[in-house]
This record gives sequence, C-alpha cells and structure tokens, in this order.
Amino acid sequence: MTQRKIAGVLGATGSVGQRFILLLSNHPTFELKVLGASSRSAGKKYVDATNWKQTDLMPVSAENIIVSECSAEAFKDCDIVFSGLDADYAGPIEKEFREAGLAVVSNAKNYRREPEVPLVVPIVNPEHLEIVETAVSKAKAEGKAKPGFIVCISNCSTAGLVAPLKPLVDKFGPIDMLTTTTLQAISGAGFSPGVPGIDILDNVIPYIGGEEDKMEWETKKILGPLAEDKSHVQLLTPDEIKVSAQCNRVAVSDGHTECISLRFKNRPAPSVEDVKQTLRDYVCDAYKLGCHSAPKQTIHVLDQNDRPQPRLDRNRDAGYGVSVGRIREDPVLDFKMVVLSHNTIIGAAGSGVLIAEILAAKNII
Ligand SMILES: NC(=O)C1=CN([C@@H]2O[C@H](COP(=O)(O)OP(=O)(O)OC[C@H]3O[C@@H](n4cnc5c(N)ncnc54)[C@H](OP(=O)(O)O)[C@@H]3O)[C@@H](O)[C@H]2O)C=CC1
Ligand SMILES: N[C@@H](CC(=O)OP(=O)(O)O)C(=O)O
Repeated sequence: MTQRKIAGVLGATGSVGQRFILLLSNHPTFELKVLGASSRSAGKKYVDATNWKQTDLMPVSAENIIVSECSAEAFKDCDIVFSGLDADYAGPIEKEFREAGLAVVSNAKNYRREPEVPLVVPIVNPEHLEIVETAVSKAKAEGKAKPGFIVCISNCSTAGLVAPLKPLVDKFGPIDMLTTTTLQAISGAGFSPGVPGIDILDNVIPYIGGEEDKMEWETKKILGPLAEDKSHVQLLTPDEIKVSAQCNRVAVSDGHTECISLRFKNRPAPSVEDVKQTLRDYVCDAYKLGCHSAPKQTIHVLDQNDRPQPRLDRNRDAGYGVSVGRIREDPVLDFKMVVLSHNTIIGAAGSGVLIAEILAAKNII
C-alpha cells in the first residue's frame, strides 16, 4: 500500500469537524493525525473535548488524539489541512497556514470571494482547481517550494443548488434566471451553541443570516468560467444569470431541501423528459478520475411525487449524491423541481474530502 498523506482538521470538535473525523477514519488516501480547535479544547483528548452529536460512533482512532491549538507549527507535517473553523476565527488562522506553505481546504466563508481562491463544489466545478494546480506547477518549474493555498468549499445550500444546474447548463446553455426557497437542517447552524430546541420545535424560522446573499453570489462564481491564464474565475454578471434565494430553518437534523424554479436563455426550452435524462446521465469528473468518495450516481432523479425527503434520501451515495424530484413545467419560468443535498457531507466536509482526493489524484498535494 502506498503511504497515505497526513491530514489535519481545524475546528475538529464542531458540526463540520465531526463529519470530517467520520469521513477521514480509515480513508485510503489520508491518515488523520492532527486535530485543532479553540484553546477551550486544546490539550484535551478529542473524546473529552468533543460533544459528539453524530449518529455514527466516534472513530476509536480519533478518541485519544490530543487536540492542538490552531497554529501552523502544530500542523506543519500535514500534506492537507481541512478547516471546519468558526468563521469568526478562520480568517487569520487560515491565512497563517497558507503563508506557512500549507494546503488548506476550508468550509469557512472568509476567503470565498478572493478572486484567486477557487470556490469548489467537487461534483460541479473541479476545473476551478486548475488555479492552484497552475500555481503549484509554476513553483515546481522554478525550483521553488510548494506554495501554500486555500481552496474554499461553497455554502452548503449553494452546493445543492448548483449540482443540477451544471449538467443543465452544459447541455442546454445558460440559465437566465432562477429562484430557490430553502428548508435548511439545524446541523447547518453548527453546534456552538446551535439552534435552541425551543426555537425550532413546532416551528419554521424564515431567516438565516447572510445565507441568501451567499447563495446569490456564490452561484455566479461556481458557474463562472476560468480566466484564460487560469489565475482566477470570472464571475457571471447579473445579465448572464439572475438568482433569487429565500432561506428557512426547519426541524430536520441533516439535509437541506430546496424548491427551485428556473428559466433557460435559449428558446425553445427543453422538454421535462430531456431535463430528467440530462440529470440522470451526468457523471461528475471526480468519479471519472476514480476518486474514492465520488458518487457513482451524481444526481438521483426521483419519480415518486413525495420525494426527495431528508430522512429517506439524504444518504444516497453516502451523502455525496444529490437527489432531485418533482421535475415539472413551471407556469412562470420554464421548470420547477425539489433538490435535496446532505449539508454536512456534499455541502461541507464531504466536499472537502472529495476536493482533497482530486488534488491528490492530480499530484497537487
Ligand atoms: N454546518 C454546516 O452544515 C456548514 C458549516 N459551514 C461552515 O463551516 C464552519 C464550521 O461550522 P460548524 O461546524 O457548523 O460550527 P461549530 O460551531 O459546530 O464548530 C466550530 C469549530 O470552531 C472551533 N473554534 C471556535 N472558536 C475558535 C477559536 N477562537 N480558535 C480556534 N477554533 C475555534 C470550535 O472549537 P471548540 O469546540 O473548542 O469551541 C469548533 O471546533 C463555519 O465557518 C461554517 O460557516 C459551511 C457549510 C456547511
Ligand atoms: N449557513 C448554513 C451553514 C453555513 O455555515 O454556511 P456558510 O459556510 O456559508 O456560512 C446553514 O445554516 O445551513
């Protein structure tokens, strides 16, 4: 067996961090060695520092790892660092790691809007990783040390939204406008402190701070083209795509549901059957590359009237697949559909792991 790459997780005790621990235990490419969290947790065994909330048990291999402070020194031997840090603290920590030459794949929002930072949903736009591939190859060619870099994972609701859009745009051309109304799980709000039971039980909260703006902006970067010199991504303009999002928190543990309506630019619009077949036929590049976690079926098109449902469908392809149902004509735009994606797997930690698998397959790390 070839030697595995050393991996670390920042924010290892949180909602996303715990998911990283599960996905990286017994991983064929990565060996989890370093865990970091706040000074409240540093110095303790992971099992003592963490309020474990996953339905799978904590991997025994993680239990006795002593949690470190989030310093580049503590992570200096890592080939890859995954970040599930609270965004209030991620900025300076991830910057320090990048400057120390480390490769960081981050869930935090802090660097998503930097033009030279790829914002990647690995089942949608892995080609944006060419930005870091180009920088790493250039340093190699010049005999310099590998440069540090940050790759950002998108907002979790945005990941679910863009998954069906990508094959549709590839096949039928640009989407002129779209609206989405989300029903987001409570795990999306994190664990410290998380959503209080008294707020969410028997209730729907029609506001998630910053979420609508993130969905509307990030979609334009993820679906945007790479610049010719591969140094950055060109954002789609409002003339190219209009996106409107409304976000709600609902009493679901994991899995974000979204009700989407969209209109294509080109006329005539495709048929409902063409849309369904295009989504069914889509095979993501990560699967073609042979990545361990890539979904065999990227998009599951469900024909039953009452699907997808979070509890029944969120774990398709181990949470790396996205489910789409109720695809039908829309009397205002062209089509409407319901999309379900696992917010802490393909919407967060799973995307991070799959991005790292692509980076490893391409010898970028
Ligand atoms: N949950 C989700 O579905 C998604 C979350 N994200 C993003 O991922 C990130 C993590 O979110 P989530 O897991 O939900 O958040 P949590 O609140 O559950 O976890 C936050 C983590 O950050 C650590 N932390 C807090 N303060 C500091 C500090 N001063 N220095 C170092 N570490 C610190 C915490 O450690 P300690 O336990 O010691 O306090 C904990 O490990 C956020 O940026 C979030 O926006 C992105 C997509 C989806
Ligand atoms: N805001 C998302 C999760 C999240 O933290 O997103 P972001 O990484 O874009 O801040 C949710 O509540 O479900």
